[in-house]
Amino acid sequence: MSSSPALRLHDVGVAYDGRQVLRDVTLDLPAGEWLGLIGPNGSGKSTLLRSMAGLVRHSGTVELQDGRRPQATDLSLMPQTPELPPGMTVIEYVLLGRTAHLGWLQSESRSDRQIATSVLRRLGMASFAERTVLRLSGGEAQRVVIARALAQQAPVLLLDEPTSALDLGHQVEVLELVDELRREDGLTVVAAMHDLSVAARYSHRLALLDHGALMAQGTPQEVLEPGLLSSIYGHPLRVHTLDGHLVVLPAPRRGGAGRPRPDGGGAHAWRQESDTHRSDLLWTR
Ligand SMILES: Nc1ncnc2c1ncn2[C@@H]1O[C@H](COP(=O)(O)OP(=O)(O)OP(=O)(O)O)[C@@H](O)[C@H]1O
Repeated sequence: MSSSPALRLHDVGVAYDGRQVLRDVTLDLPAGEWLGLIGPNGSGKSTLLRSMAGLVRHSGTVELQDGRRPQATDLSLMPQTPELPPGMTVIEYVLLGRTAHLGWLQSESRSDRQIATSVLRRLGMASFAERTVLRLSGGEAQRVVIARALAQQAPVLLLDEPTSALDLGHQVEVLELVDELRREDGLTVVAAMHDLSVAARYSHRLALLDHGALMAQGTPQEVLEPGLLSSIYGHPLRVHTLDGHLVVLPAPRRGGAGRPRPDGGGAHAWRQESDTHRSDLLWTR
């Protein structure tokens, strides 16, 4: 893994209708790494991704490692709420990801079609190729949108809540595929994610936004600090370690977690489990 930045942001700010929604974001994205963007609703994650992709007017600078401003072949963005054109088939939609590689009035080549088909296959969507995009379930549509972003084969992949509509199995499948591409092809990934435990699992580094400001950046261990998270999300949160992975959970509700367990373990067993979290005992007494 290279430590040189694939993308460098300096003092990036965005205002919509005179309202500042992103301010002074300075970040380096090391090439080949996965950066997780986290933060509450409206904290500026999508706006930051859109600034990186050059889709929104911003102050400050967004540069590639050679100092160039990113072009469509450098970055691909999977938006949170993409427009699916009525009447378009899945394969036609995925082929839109190849547009950045085509010259003026040039149509897709055989190799473009092969790339689109192979991405669909890897996402388990090959049999959907001729289906109309508007006749897909929410989760199927989300995988097709990811397929389009992957078909672009840009070295930096920006994902805006890529798995919000997916069941657990497909969530893991998609994230594992993206991570595999990152490892094998050296992709740099930036993904806005609401599930902090999943973000911690895949990200080398996390950037935590609140009200448009970067509140913390660093490794998941550094950023997922219960006090900081609880104050930003406005709810007491706990950070546990399970099988070597960080897991962020809401603190147990008063009287909820101390109920006897159906397996007969009861309050005594629960208290033993919670030994390392003294405050759990106080909350549920
Ligand atoms: N096109 C727009 N015009 C005006 N305000 C906007 C626009 N897009 C976003 N905003 C505002 O900018 C702020 C940041 O929004 P953004 O979508 O970046 O947040 P987010 O962290 O991605 O939120 P979520 O987790 O809910 O998707 C919000 O207050 C939002 O209302």
